[in-house]
Amino acid sequence: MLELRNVTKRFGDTIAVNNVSTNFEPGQMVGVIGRSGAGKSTLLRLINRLATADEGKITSGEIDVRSLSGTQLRAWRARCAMIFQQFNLVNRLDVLTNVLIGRIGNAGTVPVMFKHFSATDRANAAMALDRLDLLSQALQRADTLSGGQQQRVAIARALMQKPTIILADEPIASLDPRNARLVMEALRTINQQDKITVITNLHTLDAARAYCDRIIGMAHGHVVFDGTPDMLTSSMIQQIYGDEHETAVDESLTSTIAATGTAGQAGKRHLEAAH
Ligand SMILES: Nc1ncnc2c1ncn2[C@@H]1O[C@H](COP(=O)(O)OP(=O)(O)OP(=O)(O)O)[C@@H](O)[C@H]1O
Repeated sequence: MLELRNVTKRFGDTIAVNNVSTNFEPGQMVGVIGRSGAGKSTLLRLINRLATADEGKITSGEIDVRSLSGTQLRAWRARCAMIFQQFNLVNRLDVLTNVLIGRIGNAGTVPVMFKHFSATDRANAAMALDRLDLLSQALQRADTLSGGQQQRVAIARALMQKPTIILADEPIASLDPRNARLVMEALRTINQQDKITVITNLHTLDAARAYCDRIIGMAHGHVVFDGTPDMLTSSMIQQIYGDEHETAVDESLTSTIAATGTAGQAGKRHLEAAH
């Protein structure tokens, strides 16, 4: 179990994450919601140590995340694969090589630089792409793919790290509704089939409601809501998204994912069949 105890992170006078305590049980799919600047990205970055907490404790079993360095820190980052809004693929490399880059944490940088991958790694990368319905694009340059396809390549790359946790920082913020659905369904299917904990920041309430078992609402660095989607009442939504000038939050403004369509279901079925 991943545990955060009284975790605080400051940037100058800004308290990005303010005295947050929470636990993440293995295998949960958790959506983190809140206004821009609420502290969602910082929370994820503290977990995989792209940022270091100023105060508090982050632990996973015996691992004290704040005190990790060197090889142990690299191993922890491999365990907590990160997915970003802008995909972070190497555009000029083909899709398969981009997925194999996920092995850096385990294989080291040199074999990856010279594209010296084992047959097992190549087979695993091809299988990961097949699960994400992208095998036929394996030899294309990454920048020839659509945004949604690139994000699914990023998920395949994350799977190569054999993570126990996937941290997704606004994974669908740059995508149209159809691609957003495919990406969220891919994350959900991997969460359910592989029992990988998924913690994902989401701008949209409907995505959090549709795909997550648990929703954490942040405001001004604090956790102001932590519960199941059905516990998210309109007064809670107001507390998470509202500010002192607003009387009511228009929930439709926090929505980009339209009603589930056939394309999304097809993507999910493919993932399930390929597993
Ligand atoms: N590297 C940094 N340097 C200075 N301030 C930062 C840094 N990272 C975050 N902040 C500040 O910390 C606060 C929380 O930022 P964070 O990015 O975690 O919020 P967020 O909820 O993820 O917002 P968004 O949805 O816009 O990404 C903001 O006020 C932000 O300006």
